Amino acid sequence: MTGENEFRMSVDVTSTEKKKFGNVMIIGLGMIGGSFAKALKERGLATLYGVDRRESELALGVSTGVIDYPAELTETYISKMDVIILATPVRAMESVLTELKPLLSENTLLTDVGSTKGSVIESARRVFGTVPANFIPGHPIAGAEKSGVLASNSLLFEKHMAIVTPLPDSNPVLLDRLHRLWRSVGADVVSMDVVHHDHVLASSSHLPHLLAYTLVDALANGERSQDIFKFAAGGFRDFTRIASSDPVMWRDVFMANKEATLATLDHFTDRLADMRAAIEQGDGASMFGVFTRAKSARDHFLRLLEQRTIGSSKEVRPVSVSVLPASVVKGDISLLGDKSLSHKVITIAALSSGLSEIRNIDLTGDVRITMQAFRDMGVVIEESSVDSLRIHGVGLRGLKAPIAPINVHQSRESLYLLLPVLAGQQFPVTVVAEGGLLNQPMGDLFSLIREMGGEVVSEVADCLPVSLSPNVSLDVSVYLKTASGSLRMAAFLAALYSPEKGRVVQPQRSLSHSDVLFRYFGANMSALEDGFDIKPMPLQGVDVVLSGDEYETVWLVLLANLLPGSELMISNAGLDSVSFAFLSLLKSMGADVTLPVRGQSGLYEGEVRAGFAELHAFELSTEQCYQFRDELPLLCVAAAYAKGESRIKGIGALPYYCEDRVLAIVDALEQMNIVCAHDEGDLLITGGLPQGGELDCAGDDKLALAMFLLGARSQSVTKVNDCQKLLEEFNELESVAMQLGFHCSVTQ
Ligand SMILES: NC(=O)C1=CN([C@@H]2O[C@H](COP(=O)(O)OP(=O)(O)OC[C@H]3O[C@@H](n4cnc5c(N)ncnc54)[C@H](O)[C@@H]3O)[C@@H](O)[C@H]2O)C=CC1
Ligand SMILES: O=C(O)C(=O)Cc1ccc(O)cc1
Repeated sequence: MTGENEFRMSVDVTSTEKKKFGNVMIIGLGMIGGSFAKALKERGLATLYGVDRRESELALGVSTGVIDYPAELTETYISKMDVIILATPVRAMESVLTELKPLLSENTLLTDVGSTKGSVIESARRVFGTVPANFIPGHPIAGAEKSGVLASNSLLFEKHMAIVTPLPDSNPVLLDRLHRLWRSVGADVVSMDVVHHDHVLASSSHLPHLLAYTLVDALANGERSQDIFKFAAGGFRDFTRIASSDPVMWRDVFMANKEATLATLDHFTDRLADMRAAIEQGDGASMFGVFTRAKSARDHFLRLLEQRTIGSSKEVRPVSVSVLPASVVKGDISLLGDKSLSHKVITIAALSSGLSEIRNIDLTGDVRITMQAFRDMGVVIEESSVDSLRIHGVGLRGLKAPIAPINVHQSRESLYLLLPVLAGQQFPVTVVAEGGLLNQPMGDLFSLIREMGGEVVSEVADCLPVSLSPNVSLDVSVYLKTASGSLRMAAFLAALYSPEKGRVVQPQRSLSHSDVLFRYFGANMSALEDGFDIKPMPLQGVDVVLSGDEYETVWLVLLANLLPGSELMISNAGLDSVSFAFLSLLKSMGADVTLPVRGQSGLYEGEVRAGFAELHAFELSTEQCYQFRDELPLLCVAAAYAKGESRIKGIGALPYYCEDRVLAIVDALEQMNIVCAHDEGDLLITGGLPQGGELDCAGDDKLALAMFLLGARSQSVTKVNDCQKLLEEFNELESVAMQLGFHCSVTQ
């Protein structure tokens, strides 16, 4: 017996104080096994025993405090273990399992950390006959190119994923323990099917290692190798870091995951051959396509990774905006393109043939989600500046199947545009979402897809995630009961995919920006009494300059109307018939506003000028109330500053979300000493001088803007809380305000 063995045998495993996970044995005390041991030990969660065929690693493990005791695969130790973790290279696991078999209790959780899962399960089957219920495989998606116990790091698994691949017979109590174990060292646990695991990892981890090893080897043994390494730049270093990984471990991975790695390698080899051909033929467009798609996919991946590692713990900080009274607004302003139009124009341009140049587009927030989805389906989108895009459209049915589900995150706008488009393609696709969007019923949208002939399958009825399968396409004829703009746009897109003729009918037809945009790209739409007929024909790429947000425009006009001394020019307004009618109503109340004339498109495009004028009280009919349902909070504020008593009819007949907004703004008015009353269902507002104070817009951007307006000429500062959404939607608010001399400040 060596001295070390004497020490080992002197350990009394029965006397150990019981920790949360009891006695945990790591077999294979290298980088991963050591990191796991260290993480548990530092947190005081277990008593750690190490086994390794290299005595030196065990001695280092004890001297550096990674484990409590060295151990052996004997009954004395094994019978006392609560958890045993295999952390050797994958092909060594079978012999370890063979040694464990006669000693293992069914109450001990046996797991592993191997990079492949199918092979480990096969080994267990060969050794035990069937996979024992207490053997539940696992795999941390965290690591490094280093190996050995000295490279262990107790924080290695923090905010990384740990995959577990339970089998149908796995013991649920032990599975629960495995989840807790990984969570206790900071990992997020996900369950996965074994075959899926091996295919996914073959592409995301095994193939990159193979490429790095092969590249370094090929260059090291080729011509000019000395100079190649001497003059290698950072890119070479980044790309080849993982070629410093442990050769035994990686030989084992490729021996163990042969089928899946060959499949992904073949796919990659084909793509590499395409690139070779593109270079040989001087086909810059193909190269450019691959590079832009890859760049955007990687940037997107990095953002997701960032969200995982820091975003998950990042709290959303409440934002307030304070408005100082008695300021003026003066100057010329050009607003950034409307956000909803930005989503739409990307969609239409992607489905057109040829190049579209889009200027003055808002590329912030959710718009990037729509853009990413099209990039994931093969559309090349170049960002030529912060507010312009060059979109190389692929035609209505030219999208490519994405390699992963399309993620619309929390963007309802992206979802309503993408779903009908996806239903018109020839490939099956899954659409996933995040946060609140997962719980929202999507019955109206799903029925539309079914009308198109698409097959819609969702686990929870009418909710995301959803899988679509191509089917026979049908002519779409939609009657829109509600006035929802996003459903209307979805219906237009669905109609475009009709084989013969699509029809969209709506109760109150009015010309919108989306109709104009469709026509601009060449859609064949014939107007009906109450809607449109749409004939299927290809759309054609064009150049577009987006006009500013209509709500922001009317808000600015009203701001100038309220503040004495104001003089404002908005140079790129684009008003549809509703916002034009709204500004005309303000004019009839005495507002100083000059409106553009109606252009060929049917929209009122061009300059809007506004200045201060004393407003008079007004009366709004039930029809007007419905027509201006989105602008009502602004109208209530106009009434608060107008001379006399204004009357608004038909509040009770509004969609609930519009009515809620009116109720919230009435609360705010009353809080600011403006007299509001109800008379047989009509809302009465008597003009006065609001006094200022602290308001809450409950995260509603339209309400927030109305509340700023209320504070603009009030007697003291008005602070509006919960403005995060507003600043997301109107991210130039501060710069626009500064430019015009309107004093508002954002505080966190
Ligand atoms: N390196 C990484 O980044 C990651 C590795 N993995 C997996 O974790 C496992 C361990 O990898 P590393 O810790 O990186 O390797 P490592 O080389 O640092 O450690 C492996 C240890 O296992 C010992 N060992 C080998 N055969 C043995 C046997 N028959 N009995 C007892 N001990 C034996 C070795 O002496 C060595 O100390 C592998 O299965 C690998 O696929 C999983 C995730 C990440
Ligand atoms: O070093 C790196 O970047 C890795 O990719 C680490 C890694 C290696 C093998 C795995 O099974 C999981 C993670």
